[in-house]
Amino acid sequence: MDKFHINGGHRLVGDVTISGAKNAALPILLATVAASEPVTISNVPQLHDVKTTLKLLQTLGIEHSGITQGQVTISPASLQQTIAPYELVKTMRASILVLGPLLARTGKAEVSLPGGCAIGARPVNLHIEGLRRMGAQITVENGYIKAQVDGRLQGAQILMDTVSVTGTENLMTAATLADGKTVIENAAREPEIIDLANFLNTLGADIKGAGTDTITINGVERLHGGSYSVMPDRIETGTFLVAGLATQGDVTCRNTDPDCLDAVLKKLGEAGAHIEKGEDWIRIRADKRPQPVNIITAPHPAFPTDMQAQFCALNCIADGSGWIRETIFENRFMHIPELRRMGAQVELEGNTAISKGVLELTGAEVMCTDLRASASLVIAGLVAKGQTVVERIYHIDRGYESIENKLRQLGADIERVGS
Ligand SMILES: CC(=O)N[C@H]1[C@@H](OP(=O)(O)OP(=O)(O)OC[C@H]2O[C@@H](n3ccc(=O)[nH]c3=O)[C@H](O)[C@@H]2O)O[C@H](CO)[C@@H](O)[C@@H]1O
Ligand SMILES: C=C(OP(=O)(O)O)C(=O)O
Repeated sequence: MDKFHINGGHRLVGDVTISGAKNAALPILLATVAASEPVTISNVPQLHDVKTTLKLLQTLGIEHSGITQGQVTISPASLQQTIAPYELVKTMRASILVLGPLLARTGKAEVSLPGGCAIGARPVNLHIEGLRRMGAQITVENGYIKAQVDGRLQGAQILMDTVSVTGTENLMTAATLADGKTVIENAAREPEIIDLANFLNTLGADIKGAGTDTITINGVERLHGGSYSVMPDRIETGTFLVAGLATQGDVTCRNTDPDCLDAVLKKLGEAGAHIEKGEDWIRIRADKRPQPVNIITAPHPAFPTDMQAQFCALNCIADGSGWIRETIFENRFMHIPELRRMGAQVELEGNTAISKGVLELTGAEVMCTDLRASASLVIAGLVAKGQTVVERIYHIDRGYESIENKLRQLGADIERVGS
């Protein structure tokens, strides 16, 4: 298993190019299942989760060109199978996003239940309930969601009990091929939902209101082919900005979208960063220890849970005490014991991490437990005194494209070591 060896203490300085967003690329690639003609997607990040997604499409009989320079052509006409097996789904929760498009296009889908993961139980009841509202008959048997519909799905009024990102995406995609109008209320408003809606509209769907809490979809007969470029990764951007501030550096993120990062930029400003931004770039500069911040995670446009761990690392070296409350996932603080191994003074009280910043973290062997926890350990390693060995970095490879190369270009001393 690969590890990172990080020798801390180097300021990050320079430009970094942000990749396409994992959380937009995965729904878009899986939504191609609903189309009937070839679709070309660009700005696709080279991530382990993207490889898993392409493998899942292949399992369904859908051919693709392979990724060249971030571009892949998918040929959904060759769809043959309607089963998404456990072997693939268990490695990537986003696989559940195949359920809606597969059912809408073929009238049948068997998708392994994704199960929980390190950050929480993560049920998919809202995906199932929404599809039932659209006329699907669904049973859960032997670990599989077995769904079918006689004829086509029917447009429906769907009120989501909880705001769910992939829940909204699954139902929105399914509704593009339903008979009549679907209205999703209490929809998630994440930018990746807008990106998916824009993609589907490029293929002939009729979706309005994405990015608000009410999305209206008028079903169409079929989705044709087309080309689309995935939006930039706002969480990768936020991660590099936090790393820039933590190392008291001067980092410019290029090919990004500053408009998607309001809550994160607000907190970086409170932490003492100097921030400048243009149409597709953000520059962060810092020349002193960060100030502590208080954060409550919540659905967009509030502070994203996917940036919580990185800000925990920042608070651990801040000039004072701060707290971070996690309200989305019940177990998303697995990085705290690892940060403590590096000398952080941070306690958990229920769903709140309370930290007293220390002047210096010290290098240690630490272990990744999930994607963003891994990012926080890398940030801590970049500022710690001595060497940090970050183990189980397959978690980070799920969602960050060549993070060690990008960090090295900014002046970090980080090496991937195989074992
Ligand atoms: C691939 C992708 O886009 N992943 C993102 C997506 O995950 P994901 O879409 O899985 O997260 P959700 O928005 O669905 O989860 C939000 C909350 O709703 C609950 N819930 C969800 C669905 C359901 O049927 N029932 C239910 O109770 C979850 O347990 C959680 O407490 O949004 C999360 C919240 O912003 C992010 O952290 C993930 O990075
Ligand atoms: C939790 C995340 O991803 P996923 O939903 O794919 O597990 C994430 O991107 O931080």
